[in-house]
Amino acid sequence: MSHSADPQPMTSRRGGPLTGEAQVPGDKSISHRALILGALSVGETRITGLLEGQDVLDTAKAMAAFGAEVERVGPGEWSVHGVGVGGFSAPESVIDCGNSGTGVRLIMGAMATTPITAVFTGDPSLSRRPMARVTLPLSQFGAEITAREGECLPITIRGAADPVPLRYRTPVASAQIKSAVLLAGLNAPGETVVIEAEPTRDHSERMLAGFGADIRTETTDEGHVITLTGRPELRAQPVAVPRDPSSAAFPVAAALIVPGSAIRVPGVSRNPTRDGLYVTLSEMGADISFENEREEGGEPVADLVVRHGPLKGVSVPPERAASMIDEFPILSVIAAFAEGKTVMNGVAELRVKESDRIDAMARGLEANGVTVEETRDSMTVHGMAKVPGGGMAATHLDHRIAMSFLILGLASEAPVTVDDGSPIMTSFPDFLPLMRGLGADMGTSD
Ligand SMILES: O=C(O)C1=C[C@@H](OP(=O)(O)O)[C@@H](O)[C@H](O)C1
Ligand SMILES: C=C(OP(=O)(O)O)C(=O)O
Repeated sequence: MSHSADPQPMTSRRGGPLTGEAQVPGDKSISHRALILGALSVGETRITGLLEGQDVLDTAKAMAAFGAEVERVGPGEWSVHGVGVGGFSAPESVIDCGNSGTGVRLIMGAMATTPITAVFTGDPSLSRRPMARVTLPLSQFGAEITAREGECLPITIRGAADPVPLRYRTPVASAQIKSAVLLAGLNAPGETVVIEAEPTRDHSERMLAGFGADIRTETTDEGHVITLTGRPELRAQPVAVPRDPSSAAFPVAAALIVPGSAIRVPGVSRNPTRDGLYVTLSEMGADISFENEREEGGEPVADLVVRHGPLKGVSVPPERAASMIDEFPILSVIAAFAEGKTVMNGVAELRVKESDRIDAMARGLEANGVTVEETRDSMTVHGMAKVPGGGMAATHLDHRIAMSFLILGLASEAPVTVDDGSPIMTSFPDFLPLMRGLGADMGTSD
């Protein structure tokens, strides 16, 4: 579904301490993959804890368009009857992936080695994002691809009738590229190999193994090497989606910067490939403990207990960027309240997300009295004892920019407004009620 035309301004302001429990939604990356692998397997996949944000709902709709039976059976509970590897049928209408890079790139991979044709579109944000990073390897499998100038959406893919397996080194650290290649490799004969210089989130590998694919990961001199044997029969599996560490980062950040706060965030994924923010926060001196560490649905999870306290600026090394790629906007807000400066290195990929996140955060923080320096692939935020606030931030159809500035306003001297909070629906539909439940003064502007 494409983005609504009406912007929805929202404002947040300082109030008392935040307390209580924050039940954040299911993991977005795992939710997309559960629907896609469910659609590619034989039998019924029951999913619990699915994120019902617009990005994932668009993927559910797409899987139905390719022939799977997809049904919502209760809140967060979904049933997918798959068509098996290579069993997708040609969709009758255009596949609109809305705002979701993960949705469009993974689905393009999943259909590129089946001899059917599909047309992909998205909202104005997704239509600006680079797609050559997946269309290039997918065409090497034998798919025929036509894109708008600059390899942007809309894109038409005629899937390969006789796909050849691929050995592919990802040019940038990206789980979406890796996953698109692996999903395409499912319907190619022989072994498809992906090599990445730095490990990225490994949900596809974990879930493919869980559904019965022959997949292995080795660390060699070449880097992180993932090998998948094509044409498996994927067996439907129950999937319990853990809570999203990237969504948890927002209430966690609020508790860290609002004096007197103490909150609990239960059941959050602690997958090491997603853990960079929490490593960084511990270096900053944040008071966060991890309780009841356990395994749920093939992923390590824990309950987070977070308390307000003093923070100090740090330098985040470039090799950590992939494990916290979506958390830099909210880290830059936390950094504004830390003592000294925080330097984020190796973050050029932020420039090709839903917005140019370095530019969006720098302009919005400056509008609220915070000093920021940027280069092409780094951002430095100068912390201050009191953040003035009082500014308006432009969100550019980017949910994480909107949520980050609404968190900023909870601890700044004057209220903070975002020009459009509606993109929050893509990943965290209950963000406002959840934050209000903790005591936050946050809502739509009149
Ligand atoms: O594979 C995934 O589920 C994702 C991978 C990341 O994107 P890149 O692969 O482009 O880094 C991340 O930013 C996105 O939110 C989700
Ligand atoms: C970058 C993100 O998502 P996507 O690439 O799926 O649009 C995100 O959720 O921060």
